[in-house]
Amino acid sequence: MRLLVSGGGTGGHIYPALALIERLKQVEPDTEVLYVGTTRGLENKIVPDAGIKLETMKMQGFKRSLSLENVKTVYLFLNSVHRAKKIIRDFKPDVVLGTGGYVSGAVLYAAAKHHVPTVIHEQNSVVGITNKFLSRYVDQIAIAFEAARAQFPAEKVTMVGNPRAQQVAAQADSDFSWSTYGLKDDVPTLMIFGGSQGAPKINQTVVDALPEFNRRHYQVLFATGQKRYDHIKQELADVKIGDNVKVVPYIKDMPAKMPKVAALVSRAGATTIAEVTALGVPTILIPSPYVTANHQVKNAQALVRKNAAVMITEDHLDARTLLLQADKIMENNELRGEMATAAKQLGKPDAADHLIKVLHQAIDEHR
Ligand SMILES: CC(=O)N[C@H]1[C@@H](OP(=O)(O)OP(=O)(O)OC[C@H]2O[C@@H](n3ccc(=O)[nH]c3=O)[C@H](O)[C@@H]2O)O[C@H](CO)[C@@H](O)[C@@H]1O
Repeated sequence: MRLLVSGGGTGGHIYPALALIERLKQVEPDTEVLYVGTTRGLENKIVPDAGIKLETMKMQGFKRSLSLENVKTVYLFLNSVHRAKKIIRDFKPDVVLGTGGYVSGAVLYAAAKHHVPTVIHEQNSVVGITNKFLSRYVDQIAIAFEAARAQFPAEKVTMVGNPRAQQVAAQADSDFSWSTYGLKDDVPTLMIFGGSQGAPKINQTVVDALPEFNRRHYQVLFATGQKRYDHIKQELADVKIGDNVKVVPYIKDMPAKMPKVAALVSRAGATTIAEVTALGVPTILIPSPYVTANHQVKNAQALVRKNAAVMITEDHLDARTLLLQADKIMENNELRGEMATAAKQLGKPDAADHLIKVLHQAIDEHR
């Protein structure tokens, strides 16, 4: 298959695309892939690191208030559509897949106008602006939360889950050792990160809680987010960090590490949720209040309702609350087991295979 993929800005849109590509190459080894992202998003690092060819475009989002910047946004969009058309003519994809972010808006729109088969993947329970816009033009729409179905034209929608779930499930028996981080393999590990880019409020709370985490019988791996690391290092300059705690900017190769985690503290981004439910990892979810239609709260509620996670809203987040919930889960094997089982029941570990079927369906419809 010749697959053109576009999705960008944040890890939540990129990792599902990469997981799909990895699986497609396994089942159809002669697959050719080209990825189109933005000049500034996380994809600039993650996509080439995965050995995938990347073309970039300059894009930006709309501002809520009337502003000249919006004129520039429209200009950049039209310019990107023009460039996307050229990329499509040169690469000649069998199908184009969009996984969200502004850049996929331009690329999928161009593909649809070019009569190339198109599929979008929506990771969230509340549909993003780009996918909402594209839903009129594309052939097929793959979703990961049932709640998204009613927000799209019904005849185009298929439930597939999130391909990242299949990628992490495939590595569930990973032989990763915590010694890579100077931590121990026989001590339960609490992993903490605030989404793919880190979250200031979560970071500050963990900094406040560190003196206590130092004294726990469990260990903590805390990722601050690449851009926020230097700031946190400064904050921690005078704080003693115990042998059971490790602070890093970013955790690479998550599929190898996530299976070894006893519990996770994180934002309630859709891709993180796909991962923890594929593996059965108990979670403390702190939804971002800064996302469209508060969709992370809805993502989190799907797990909380089934006792697979506890939720702390950001307005209730402080070191004391975080420690209380972390201790409750980390110091109780039975509770962790119950939460793990509940989480796993929500997982979709064959999501990439489902999405591949949808890609073929879109191709077949055009024949
Ligand atoms: C602020 C914002 O707009 N967030 C959105 C963004 O989330 P964002 O990209 O932050 O979050 P997701 O939870 O969806 O994905 C994060 C991904 O990054 C990985 N990871 C994280 C930290 C780390 O150190 N290393 C690492 O590899 C996680 O394992 C996961 O695969 O896209 C998601 C769509 O999918 C949405 O649901 C989120 O609401």
